[in-house]
Amino acid sequence: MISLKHIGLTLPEFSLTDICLEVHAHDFFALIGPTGSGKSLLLEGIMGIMPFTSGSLVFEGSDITRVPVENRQLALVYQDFALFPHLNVTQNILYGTWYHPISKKEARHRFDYLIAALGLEKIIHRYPYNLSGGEKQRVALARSLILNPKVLLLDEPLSALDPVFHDEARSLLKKVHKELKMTIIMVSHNFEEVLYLANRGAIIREGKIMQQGRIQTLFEKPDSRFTARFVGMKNIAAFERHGDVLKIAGTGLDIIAETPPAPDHHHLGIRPENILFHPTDTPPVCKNHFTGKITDIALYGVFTRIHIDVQGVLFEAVWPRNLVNEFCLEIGKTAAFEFHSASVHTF
Ligand SMILES: Nc1ncnc2c1ncn2[C@@H]1O[C@H](COP(=O)(O)OP(=O)(O)OP(=O)(O)O)[C@@H](O)[C@H]1O
Repeated sequence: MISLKHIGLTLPEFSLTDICLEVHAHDFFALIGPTGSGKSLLLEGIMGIMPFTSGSLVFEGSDITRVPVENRQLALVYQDFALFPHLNVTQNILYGTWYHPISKKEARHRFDYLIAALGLEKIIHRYPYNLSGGEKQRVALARSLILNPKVLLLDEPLSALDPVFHDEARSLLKKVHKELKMTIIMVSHNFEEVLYLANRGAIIREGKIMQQGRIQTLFEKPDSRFTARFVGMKNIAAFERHGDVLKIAGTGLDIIAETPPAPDHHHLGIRPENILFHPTDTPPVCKNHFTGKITDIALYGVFTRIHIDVQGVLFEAVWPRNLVNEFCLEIGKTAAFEFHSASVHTF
């Protein structure tokens, strides 16, 4: 539906370089990457606010690289929702219709639909200064959706909301995506949100696309050390092949992977949540099982992040806090763990 072909955007101190992206119809596409990597700039380029300096943007088969913002059938919702403070909710939502060729009747029809769908009936006369974050977000969505855009561009749409509104607003986005059959491109820093909402996505670093595809693939099968680290894969190490066994380089530790690594793969990684605790008095279930000394325990709410040293190699696991208490795991004590060969990812 949207193809970015070798897109470049050059600014005095930053560039987007050779961006090639495919967004399909009805995708919920996530753009993720470190701060300052160019995600918002890319969104503004797609919207037409920041002109691309090279490459082409193709939308439903037509080249729209030079088409003005108002003719693109796209809508952009900013992180701070950017509502007009001097207009009430109704006026904010209808604003765009005053400048577009939409009949009053059609505008009213869409307005009534959106007010009901987004639950805004009770606040249509209020002004932005006395709306909650969640309400502002719904108004901003209605204001964008009233123009019937084919694609909705969202720049961190949930980051300004507190945890209570966050979950509600997340469900609302899922509903809008499903019921209005929208194509959505969303910039987000929140992996939980991305995994919940998006089906496909891309990881961007210093203005370049590092990897794109299905969200599950990005998180479970990253294809570079950067992507692996960025999506939270841990236990990353270089390996040497010894037949079917992967030996962690410079150590005596042997790892069994389910599928043989491709010839150009030289690193392995295991997500910390896939490192499983096993009590020393029971036989291990997995082919990969090790015993080591706990060197660090950090508490994260109901979870703990544990470092275990096995012959000089540090493994990182995420285990429930109650498990740590039950088995009296402490720094300096010995712990045994295992992981399935299917959890060993190589790249
Ligand atoms: N209008 C502009 N003029 C000049 N430089 C800009 C402009 N907009 C963005 N930049 C620069 O481009 C780079 C990428 O910015 P961008 O806002 O796209 O990053 P981001 O990945 O969205 O970051 P964050 O996750 O922090 O929001 C930054 O160095 C920023 O300062």
